[in-house]
Amino acid sequence: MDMPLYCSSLAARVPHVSGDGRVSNKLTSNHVGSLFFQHQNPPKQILSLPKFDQSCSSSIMEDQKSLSVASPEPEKYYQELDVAVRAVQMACSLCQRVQDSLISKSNDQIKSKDDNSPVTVADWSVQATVSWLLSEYFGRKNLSIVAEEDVQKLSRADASELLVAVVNIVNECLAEAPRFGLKGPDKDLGTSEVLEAISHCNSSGGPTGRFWTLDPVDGTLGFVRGDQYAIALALIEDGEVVLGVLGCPNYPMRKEWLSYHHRYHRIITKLTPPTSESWDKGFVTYAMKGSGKAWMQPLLQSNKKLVWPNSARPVRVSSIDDPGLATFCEPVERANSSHSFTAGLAHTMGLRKQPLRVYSMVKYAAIARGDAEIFMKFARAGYKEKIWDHAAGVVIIQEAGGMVTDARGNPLDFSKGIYLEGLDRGVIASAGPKLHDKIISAVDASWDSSSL
Ligand SMILES: Nc1ncnc2c1ncn2[C@@H]1O[C@H](COP(=O)(O)O)[C@@H](OP(=O)(O)O)[C@H]1O
Ligand SMILES: [Mg+2]
Repeated sequence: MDMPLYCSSLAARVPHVSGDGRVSNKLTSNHVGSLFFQHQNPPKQILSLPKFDQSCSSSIMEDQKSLSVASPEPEKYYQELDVAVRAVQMACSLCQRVQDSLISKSNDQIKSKDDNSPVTVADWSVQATVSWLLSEYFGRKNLSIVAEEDVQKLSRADASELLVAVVNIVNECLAEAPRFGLKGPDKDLGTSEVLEAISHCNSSGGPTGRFWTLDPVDGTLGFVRGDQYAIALALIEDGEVVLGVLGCPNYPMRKEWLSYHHRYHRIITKLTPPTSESWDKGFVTYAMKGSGKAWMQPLLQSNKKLVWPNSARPVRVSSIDDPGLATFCEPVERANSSHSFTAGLAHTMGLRKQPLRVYSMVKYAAIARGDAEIFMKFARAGYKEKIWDHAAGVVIIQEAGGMVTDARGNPLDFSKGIYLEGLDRGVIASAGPKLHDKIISAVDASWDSSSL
């Protein structure tokens, strides 16, 4: 049976980051070596290498054998992947708590962005938490993060209550870091540290070097409506997505439930409580470029400790290539993608099933794990897609055996800053080349007569 790429305990090997951003090691008996990490700006940093758990060693070696065929340096991102998966697990836990309280309470934790889309305390809390963790593990000085939320609104005088809520939630979440195999702060973070962690995510990406991209709560509308949303974290190096991690806390236990509003799942879950090992709902899916594999692990149950690989199993795209049997998914909001255009494409291609309308990058996860075969997004003319809305999903689908391109068949370009510059017409993901070609031909045939 396949096993995930590696297993390790990170809690004992956290690097200490001093005020000026330099990283030094706090060695413990669990350390067996050192690893050089090259960041955007040399000098090289030295971090400690995990001591691998003996029980995992044979599967690691097997995986490394298969990896070495596909990728020249598969081990290069192990530590980044390990920290990223654990951080996204923590973020899922944070979001679940906030969403539960949002649903049971009122709207007082919801603020409006200038564009009127709701943004919640969860966005800032996740961004602060993930940013803080990445800084601790990889050093603040060389850490570059492109993320959705900016700190200005949260720093304003009229947002003081919101800021208090964010600081409390971040500290509650980080206090649980050891449960996820990570090291939290020695004492609670203060307001300025939380604001600093959020504002550190101010990179604008680009073609060279290494940066992370984070969508702390993708599908904010789904989140505030108690429905699907995702936490998306990816690592981009020299313009290529090399790691993707996607947390999907509300992903249902049965794929057909994806099309129902999540409140039905909540009722069903209450009637059939999850067992500790069940894949009741929610998971974190992840992939490393060139590995030829994508994985998913269940969300950590409350009061459990994350023991790697946390029941992870591989995911693979669907083998369906007959459009008559395929399911396509698209955004719920018609403002985000033209439902009438995709209905025309579906007709042309012979897609017979009803579209699966789901908020957020959960759609990418659905393709990667074979619950749907096609994802299409055709935004209105002039809308520029952002890298954090796609990066993690793209690498996960590709490593699970699927394809993601623009609607002309070109790869998405993550090297041009925060936007997917040059994206032609729309975004298409599919389970394989046969379906993919059919979509592109259908788009070609109907584009000129469309209003897009
Ligand atoms: N007018 C528009 N057209 C296309 N996409 C849009 C849009 N306005 C917002 N979006 C993006 O669509 C994402 C939601 O995706 P979906 O529609 O698939 O649920 C939003 O992510 P956030 O919710 O993180 O802001 C946002 O980035
Ligand atoms: Mg988003």
